[in-house]
Amino acid sequence: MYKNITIPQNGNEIKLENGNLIVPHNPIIPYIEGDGIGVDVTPTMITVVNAAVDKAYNQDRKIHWMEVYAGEKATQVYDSETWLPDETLAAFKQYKVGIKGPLTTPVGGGMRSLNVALRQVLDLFVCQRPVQWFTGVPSPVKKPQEVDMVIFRENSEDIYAGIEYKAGTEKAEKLIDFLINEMGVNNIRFRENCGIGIKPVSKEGTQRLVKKAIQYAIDNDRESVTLVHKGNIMKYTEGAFKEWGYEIAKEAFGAVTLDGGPWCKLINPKTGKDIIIKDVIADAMLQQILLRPAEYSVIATLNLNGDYLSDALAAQVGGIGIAPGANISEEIAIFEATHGTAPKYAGLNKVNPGSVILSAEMMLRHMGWYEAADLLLKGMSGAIKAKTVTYDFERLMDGATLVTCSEFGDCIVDHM
Ligand SMILES: NC(=O)C1=CN([C@@H]2O[C@H](COP(=O)(O)OP(=O)(O)OC[C@H]3O[C@@H](n4cnc5c(N)ncnc54)[C@H](OP(=O)(O)O)[C@@H]3O)[C@@H](O)[C@H]2O)C=CC1
Ligand SMILES: O=C(O)CCC(=O)C(=O)O
Ligand SMILES: [Mg+2]
Repeated sequence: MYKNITIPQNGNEIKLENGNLIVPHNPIIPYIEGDGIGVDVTPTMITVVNAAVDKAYNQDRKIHWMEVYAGEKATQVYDSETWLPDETLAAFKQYKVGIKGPLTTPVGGGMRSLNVALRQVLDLFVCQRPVQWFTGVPSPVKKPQEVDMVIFRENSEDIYAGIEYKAGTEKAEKLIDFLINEMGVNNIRFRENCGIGIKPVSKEGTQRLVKKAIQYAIDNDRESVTLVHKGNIMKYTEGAFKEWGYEIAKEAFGAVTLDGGPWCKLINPKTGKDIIIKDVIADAMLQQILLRPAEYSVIATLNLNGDYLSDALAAQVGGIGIAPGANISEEIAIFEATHGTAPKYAGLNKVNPGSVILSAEMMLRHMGWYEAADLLLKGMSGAIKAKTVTYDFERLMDGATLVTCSEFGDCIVDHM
């Protein structure tokens, strides 16, 4: 029984049977509104999704939205110390598919990031972020149509796991002492006033992520999977990610080494075509995506690289205002915008709701509701082609009409 979550009366649970989602025609979908611009983008997303579902299924299907709480709103509904209530986590576990707006990281001690905590506690180990250009979206690059990549970012490990100690604290001193005295470390340049962090990267964590990326390439007829790492410097973490990635491609998918390696290739069992598994060092990759984007398709990378890469790639196709994402485990999927809470725009009905709307499009596809997902995409493309856009696009487009966040949602519905 939930304390502050109201279960919609006429909805039913999405269930998981033998690894398959069983989606009723009246699913209950838990959602977190989100802090900052969450109040603007999330209600707009709900309006747009409801319209797409109505139009696609002529009222035969309906999502029953169930608000669950996290972030600042949770501190109002529960108490001032409760940022991520247990029952929010329980609801995502029970209902399997959910969506969230952005969350502010609480100031002060305790939880480092609510978003990261949600991913870690529910072990949502894949962060999937597709990056694709919509005709007409203003872009700083000459050929944005060549950008069509899907990032698989490892979501539970790396320096992002948050194991770090503040300079001058007893714990930082203790760890530095241990490294110097027990491990023979002699290259901590200034040991006084030195903060210190730990970067866990495991074989299991790497291989479950890379497997998902390769499986995606197989299911979606993609020509390559690129492992992005900084393994030339961080050999036993990022370098190991690369090695374990190639290893699982061979062990689980029968990939064979090409021309002495390390690249390898497998045959897509669904299409008979080759899928190349390759790797690129992370800094070079940030250049490659600008200069030769057509050469990259599916990307598998570590947590921090994936964070950087997803915002950089988003910028090439219109910015984080329109870049969607999902956090996925074997059982649960929580879809979320890639942007943050943009506090200076909060409550102004101004920002682009595209990111969370396209995250909902991913959610509809995950549920098997392809017709509604297609309508949503059609509406988004139509609104952009008609140049009825929010401030972020309007300031870069000639002859565009500036609309508010909610009006942009209405324009999407008009173009479905
Ligand atoms: N998954 C999550 O919930 C995430 C949460 N965060 C959190 O968000 C807070 C703020 O982070 P910050 O670094 O400022 O990053 P934000 O993504 O919140 O904002 C940075 C800039 O991106 C642009 N932007 C963001 N969202 C939109 C949108 N929907 N439409 C149009 N433009 C947009 C704006 O640019 P401009 O000013 O040019 O208009 C904005 O100033 C922090 O507490 C951070 O921890 C950050 C990232 C992800
Ligand atoms: O949780 C945060 O505050 C930032 C997360 C982030 O930037 C991301 O997931 O892309
Ligand atoms: Mg980010």
